[in-house]
Amino acid sequence: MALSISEVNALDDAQFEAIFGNVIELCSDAAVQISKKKPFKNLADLCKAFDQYLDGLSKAEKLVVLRLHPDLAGRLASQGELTRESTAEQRSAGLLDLTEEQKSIINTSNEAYKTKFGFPFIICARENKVQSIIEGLQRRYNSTQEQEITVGINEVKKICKLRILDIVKD
Ligand SMILES: NC(=O)N[C@H]1NC(=O)NC1=O
Repeated sequence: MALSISEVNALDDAQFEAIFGNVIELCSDAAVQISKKKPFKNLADLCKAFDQYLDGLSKAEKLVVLRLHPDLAGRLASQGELTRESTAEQRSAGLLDLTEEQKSIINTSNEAYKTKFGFPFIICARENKVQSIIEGLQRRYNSTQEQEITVGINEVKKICKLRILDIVKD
């Protein structure tokens, strides 16, 4: 799909929600709210609306958004139950093709991270590879929860932007 910004602006709310409902993982509320902001001047303006939606959330709402994300290389991935977008992203980072040793390091680090912070480790998989993901998991474990909420939401913004670029042409 490659819609122009005028085609995006011509969508009704239901169509907009159907097309943009998963640019933030499983968070169709974002598309519902952002559809009301049509028309958008250009692609950057549309991306900015999603960033502003995320920035405008309370801490509790940010936690909900972070918790909507699947683990990297986790149970849903091994059962083939990720969303279409997440499957493609995890594949591009090499996460669907791990050695048993890498899988075990990532799973153990993911569990430790979730126990400490109360939400899954989130990183834009399309901008990373297995090694940088393992390093990120181990490094970010040492942060505070406040820092990880900020970093996690920033990663959600990167994932969101790349998903929008798959839908809308500049
Ligand atoms: N946990 C996590 O980072 N998940 C996400 N990252 C990404 O690029 N796609 C996802 O589903």
